[in-house]
Amino acid sequence: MSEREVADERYRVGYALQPKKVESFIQPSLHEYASNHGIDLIQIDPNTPLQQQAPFHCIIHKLYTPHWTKHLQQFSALNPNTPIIDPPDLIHRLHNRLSMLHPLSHSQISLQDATLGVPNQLLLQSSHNIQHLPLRFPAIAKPLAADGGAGSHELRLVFDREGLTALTLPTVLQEFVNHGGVLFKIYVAGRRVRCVKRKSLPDISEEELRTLKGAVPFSRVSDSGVEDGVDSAEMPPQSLVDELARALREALGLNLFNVDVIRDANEPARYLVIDINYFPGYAKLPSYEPFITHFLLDVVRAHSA
Ligand SMILES: O=P(O)(O)O[C@@H]1[C@@H](OP(=O)(O)O)[C@H](OP(=O)(O)O)[C@H](O)[C@H](OP(=O)(O)O)[C@H]1OP(=O)(O)O
Ligand SMILES: Nc1ncnc2c1ncn2[C@@H]1O[C@H](COP(=O)(O)OP(=O)(O)O)[C@@H](O)[C@H]1O
Ligand SMILES: [Mg+2]
Ligand SMILES: [Mg+2]
Repeated sequence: MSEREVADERYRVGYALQPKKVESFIQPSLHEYASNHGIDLIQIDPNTPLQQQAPFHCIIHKLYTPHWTKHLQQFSALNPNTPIIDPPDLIHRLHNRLSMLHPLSHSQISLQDATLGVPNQLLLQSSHNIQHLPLRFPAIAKPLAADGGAGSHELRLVFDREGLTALTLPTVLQEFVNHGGVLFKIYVAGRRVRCVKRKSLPDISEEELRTLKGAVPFSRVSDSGVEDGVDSAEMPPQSLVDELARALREALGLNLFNVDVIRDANEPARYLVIDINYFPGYAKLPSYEPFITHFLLDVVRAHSA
């Protein structure tokens, strides 16, 4: 049977992304799969009013300039029924490492025997007395801004109080939790959810802690490929993955994001959310073409029903 399934109705989905993201996300395989299922992916020129590029059945985007936001607002005013995936003001909450975890810092999801929370963290400011921080070392210093801008992925492992002096303040300081070097990335696209394993920072032993001093920079650990320990790591329960995705989708009001989750090596039923990313690198998911296409079909069909 032919793979091609030409749908009766065609939908125009506009995308506004940076050139690098167009290259990684709008791959020919996605274009083709979407097209075969009735979705025409149309590249938007963010510098031209959207109305001139219409019609669209849906718009997806990852651009943050005020200029782009204004174009979106103008278009929405004229086309209130066209879904914008997602509203810029809601995406904005993920650009701050404190507000991104806010929905989870104030609640703890329990499912079967597992719990889901966030590591102990604070916003370290120059007014803090570093002798009396309510936080244990080792810790990770993370830039408050998580907007993809310069430096937003420049993190530091901090082993002791002296290490704090190397940091540019304010910064988010989060307790490092040993988690067996394995990270779970939960990709969400509307009601569609996929969880994959990635390499993460290795555990830090008590012995290492006695010798490691100060602060060391690191970045993009999960980009550096899959390792042996990762392959054999048990996945989190599917019910936990689904419930986390559902709860976050509802709390954040967003459709396109992923969540970085670790499992406490000393308490294996304790899962911790450490990061949430807007419109992440879906193309790294095997078979991301149907994943994204069926999400887009969910959206356009819900709005044209
Ligand atoms: O480029 P990729 O595929 O590594 O995707 C990045 C994401 O990687 P992931 O899918 O979680 O492995 C990445 O996730 P992490 O922060 O590395 O967990 C970010 O979402 C990044 O966006 P930004 O630089 O924060 O705006 C994403 O970068 P952009 O492609 O959106 O610029
Ligand atoms: N609290 C933590 N405990 C242990 N490892 C962590 C913690 N926070 C982050 N990491 C490690 O650092 C990596 C980057 O941190 P993350 O918060 O995801 O920032 P980024 O937005 O740059 O991906 C994570 O993928 C994980 O490997
Ligand atoms: Mg991350
Ligand atoms: Mg991130």
